[in-house]
Amino acid sequence: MSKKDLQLDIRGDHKEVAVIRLTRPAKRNALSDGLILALRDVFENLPATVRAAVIDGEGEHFCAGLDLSELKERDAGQGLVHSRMWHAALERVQYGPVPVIAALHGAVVGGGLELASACHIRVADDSTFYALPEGSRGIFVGGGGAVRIPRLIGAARMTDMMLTGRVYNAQDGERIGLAQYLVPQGQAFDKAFELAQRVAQNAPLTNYALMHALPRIAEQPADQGFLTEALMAAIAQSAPEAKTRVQAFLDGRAAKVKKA
Ligand SMILES: COc1cc(/C=C/C(=O)SCCNC(=O)CCNC(=O)[C@H](O)C(C)(C)COP(=O)(O)OP(=O)(O)OC[C@H]2O[C@@H](n3cnc4c(N)ncnc43)[C@H](O)[C@@H]2OP(=O)(O)O)ccc1O
Repeated sequence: MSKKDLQLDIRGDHKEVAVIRLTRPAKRNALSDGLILALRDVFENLPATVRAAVIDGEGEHFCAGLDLSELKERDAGQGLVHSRMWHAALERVQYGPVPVIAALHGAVVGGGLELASACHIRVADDSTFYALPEGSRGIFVGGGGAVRIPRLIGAARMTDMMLTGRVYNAQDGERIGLAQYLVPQGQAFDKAFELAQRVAQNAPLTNYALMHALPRIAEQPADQGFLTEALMAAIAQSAPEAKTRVQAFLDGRAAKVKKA
């Protein structure tokens, strides 16, 4: 991978937002092995000041999925290793140090949708389209998409996408839960950055609990889920930062919740 295939930029007054950009526009940000490893490394080495991240893609498309030119030579053993490498990288995104907001535009396809689905919030612009062309390429998802995507849109919709090659446009993608925010073309990054700055102001422990406990609670039987929730609630509310923040509200020094 050329160093230029992934860029990291630390922004904000307190260097609190990491902007991570796929910069392989000539190949529609297709995920080469080098790019996947660089993604993993960047999430493992974020500066301590960073409290939230935005990931986007340079050029006309967010990401065209796996770099198909690298797939040709792989046997089954290498395929298994590759898939586990991709799992490790996307686990660093989902269970890394900070919440990650995907700014989507153009193609969000195959592995690109797997990457987006590992992020915590997805912002799409009007040009966005989503597809899983693995079926027609004779392959399968390999980055955890078989686990994460049905949890976003349901197994029936994912099955249809993979079997028929169905493409969802930006509006339908938002409707079925692939994105939480839909903005006019060209505005996804700005919206994602604004959200990242807001997320960065939360107590880090709250963000951490949300990222790490919530997906697990969703998978647990109710009695275990209630217990995990109670433990997280106990840890969070006993932290000094929670006491300071709650007192600020009680003293009238913190913002009220405003009607949308
Ligand atoms: C099996 O184990 C796995 C699997 C996986 C994950 C699998 C997947 O991601 S499958 C999906 C793969 N992606 C696709 O099938 C999409 C292919 N691309 C397109 O359909 C289009 O390029 C587009 C994204 C809609 C953009 O169209 P356009 O703007 O017209 O650009 P093009 O002219 O088509 O492309 C320009 C340039 O980029 C090259 N390119 C595009 N996509 C890819 C790609 N996915 N891989 C490699 N190269 C790509 C294209 O060939 C052109 O190159 P030139 O040299 O001709 O300029 C995960 C983990 C596992 O273990």
